[in-house]
Amino acid sequence: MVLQAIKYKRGQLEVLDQLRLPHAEVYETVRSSEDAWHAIKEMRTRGAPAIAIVAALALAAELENLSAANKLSDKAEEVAAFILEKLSYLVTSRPTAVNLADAVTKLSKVVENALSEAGNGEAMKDAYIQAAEKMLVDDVSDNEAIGKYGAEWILKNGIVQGNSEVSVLTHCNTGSLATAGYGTALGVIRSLNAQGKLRRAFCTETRPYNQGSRLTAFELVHDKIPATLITDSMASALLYNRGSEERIAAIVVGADRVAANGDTANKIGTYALAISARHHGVKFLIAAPRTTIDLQTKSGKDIVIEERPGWEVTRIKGPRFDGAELDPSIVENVSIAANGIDIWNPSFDVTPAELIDAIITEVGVVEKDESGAFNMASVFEK
Ligand SMILES: CSC[C@@H](O)[C@@H](O)C(=O)COP(=O)(O)O
Repeated sequence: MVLQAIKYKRGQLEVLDQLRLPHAEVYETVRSSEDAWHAIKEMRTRGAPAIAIVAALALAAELENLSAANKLSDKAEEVAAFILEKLSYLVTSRPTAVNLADAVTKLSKVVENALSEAGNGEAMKDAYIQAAEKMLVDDVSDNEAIGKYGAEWILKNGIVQGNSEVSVLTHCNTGSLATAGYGTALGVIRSLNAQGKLRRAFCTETRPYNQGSRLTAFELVHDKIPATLITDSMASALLYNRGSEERIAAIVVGADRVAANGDTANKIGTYALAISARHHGVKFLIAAPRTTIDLQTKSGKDIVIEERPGWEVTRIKGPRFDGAELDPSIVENVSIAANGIDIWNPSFDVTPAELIDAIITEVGVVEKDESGAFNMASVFEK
């Protein structure tokens, strides 16, 4: 069965509660923009592309249900104002991943353009819903293209082992759970595996929220992809070349915002991986759809980094263990730090473009030009 973070049919949206994974697979119904805002903020749903799509579809479901209950205004202008207000609210849920802001900008334009054509509230609602639903469909096909381009690039430029297979390291969760399906960096791993070219995927635990051990490991096991979990602190030891032992062909990660110069904000710990990759002569790749590229942000210095609550660092979540059996229905937050210690919990870091070898998008791979710079605008010319 295909793993789905988002289940949608017109008027009905459900998201897989990622706080309860991997111990329980529970879907939560999202009925309104307010429900979506909380699900995103509290990270029950997460991942840069997924939060944009959940926000867009939550409002679509809300509009459809208001219409079914005869509570939608019949004036196009009033429905447009309602949609624009909800979009401005939804964008405040998480600041770093630009996909959410990008979706809000695009959907606001759809609504503004529809004002001249939509004769009534119902037509305005339909214009919005069609655009939101298209985002869900496009994300999956974009990810499949990213997977194909990324796999090709790694097989050509990465460290390929004797039997023409590659091992790849990834960070955080960029798979079906972080997107509408297939995944970005994890899509590259899926594509390598489908071609019989993946020797092994390694995934980091991704402290403090553990997207790697809870979510990526869950996806890799679910899809029967050969994989090994390491703690974040083991990555450099893995990259260190010990002769005949495991060689990592490349590190491939996702992104939450790629600035115009290629500087990339991604899950905390990405920057350390990029430094280690450069030191060990291992290629370092970003895999992200064009919705993650923000030409308005000139460099990484301008990216706002979300800081999350300290308890995400001091506590770890897991099912109750009575010494014999796990009870997945009772999830506890266990303290793993000394009470009273101050905490810094930035959710993302910025990897300078200098440390990135290539950026994989759905329209192809962006590599540096002769001057050593990425021309990110080029992906919008295709
Ligand atoms: C494909 S999403 C980009 C990821 O690499 C990653 O940073 C991410 O999933 C976002 O983090 P999260 O804080 O879990 O929402």
